[in-house]
Formats: sequence, structure tokens, C-alpha cells
Amino acid sequence: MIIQTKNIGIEISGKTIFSNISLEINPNEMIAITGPSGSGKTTLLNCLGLIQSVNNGDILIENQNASQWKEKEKISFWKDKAAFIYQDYGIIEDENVSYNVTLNKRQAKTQVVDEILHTVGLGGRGHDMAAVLSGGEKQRLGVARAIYKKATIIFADEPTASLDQSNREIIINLLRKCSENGASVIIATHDERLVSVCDRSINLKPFM
Ligand SMILES: Nc1ncnc2c1ncn2[C@@H]1O[C@H](COP(=O)(O)OP(=O)(O)OP(=O)(O)O)[C@@H](O)[C@H]1O
Repeated sequence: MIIQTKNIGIEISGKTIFSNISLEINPNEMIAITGPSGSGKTTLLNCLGLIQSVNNGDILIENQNASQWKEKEKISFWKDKAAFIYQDYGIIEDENVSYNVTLNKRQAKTQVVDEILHTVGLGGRGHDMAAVLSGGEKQRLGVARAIYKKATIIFADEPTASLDQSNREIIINLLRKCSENGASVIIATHDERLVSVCDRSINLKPFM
């Protein structure tokens, strides 16, 4: 498996957000994290992506204990393997859209980038500054980046939340395709249609 957690738990400001979560996620799997608002979906996603540290338990990534990784090992995980499709995270606002796909000035000008942008519904927007994109467009830019870097693990936070019906279907199909191509795709979502195309879901309950 690509990610395994053993009894992970987290407290924030003395409040338990979740505890004792043990799960295994395989390559090719598309998993939904569901639950009511405030139940900890984003927090769990952040912990699996090593953005936030857990207080208890271990997170294993490709059989290595990632809970003990130093900053340097985390950075190479974020750079080489992970992609984050978050509305407010990882987009470099004062660079253009193409640069944001590749994070490399020279590669940003290639036809591959134009094609990927077209695929996510951002065709012709490559020269626009990322700052002018809407929330939903930023989500799609995140998907473009995940496709470009051929991420092994994709973390998506409400990837369909700000989209209209047709862009929503495009994103659902693209995420499905990423998982069919070998990525593990982990999605925090309220979108029942998106949940229905996932292989399984992890339902969080508000912690009392
Ligand atoms: N940095 C923080 N400081 C204090 N509380 C926090 C912090 N981050 C998260 N929380 C709390 O943790 C709980 C879970 O938040 P989280 O954003 O993970 O929930 P969620 O299930 O993703 O919610 P939503 O569906 O509304 O996005 C909430 O009660 C939230 O207020």
C-alpha cells in the first residue's frame, strides 16, 4: 500500500479532532473522506499529506515511517510524489497559470502544458496571472499540476465545491483517470456524486 496509518489522532487547542484512525490506501485507489462540516476531513487530509503533524500514531508512506521524517524528506515527498488540489494552497498568485502548472519557466511554455490546461477547461488561460483565477479555476489549476507532475498521491480538498455542473464532471473524470493511471487519490468532499465514483469512503463523525 502507498499510505498506511496506525491509530492516528490529533488534538488542536486541547480539543480532539479525531483519534484512532487506522487505514490503508493502495495505488489506483480513489478514496473519499466524508462527514459533517467540522468533523475533521481537511485536518485528516493535511495529516496524510504531512502538512499537519498528528499527536498520536504513525503514518507510513510506501512502507517508511513518515511521522519521523525531517523537513528535508517531507519536502522531497511534496516535490516528487504528492499533489495538493486545494483552493487556497500552493498557487503562486504572482506567476502566470502555465508557470503554476510546471513550476519551471522553460517547461511552462511547452505544448504539453497547453494541452493539459485545455483538458481542465483552462485552455488559452496560460498567460493569465494566477491571482485573477476564481476559486474553481484554482482548483482546476491544481488538477493540471497533479496531471503534469504525474503525482503518486493526490490530496484534494473539496475539488468540486466551486464548480458548475460541466466542470464538476470534467474534474471527477480527470481524478478518476489519475487513479486509473496509478495514483492514489484522497478527497475530502461533501459531493455525493464524487463520493459515488470513489472506490470507498471514510466517514468521520464529529468528536464528542
Ligand atoms: N488551526 C486550528 N485551530 C483551531 N481549531 C482548528 C484548527 N484547524 C481545525 N480546527 C478545528 O478542527 C475541526 C475540524 O476542522 P476541519 O476543517 O478539518 O473540518 P472539515 O470536516 O474539513 O469541515 P468542512 O466540511 O466545514 O470543511 C473544526 O472544529 C475546526 O474548527
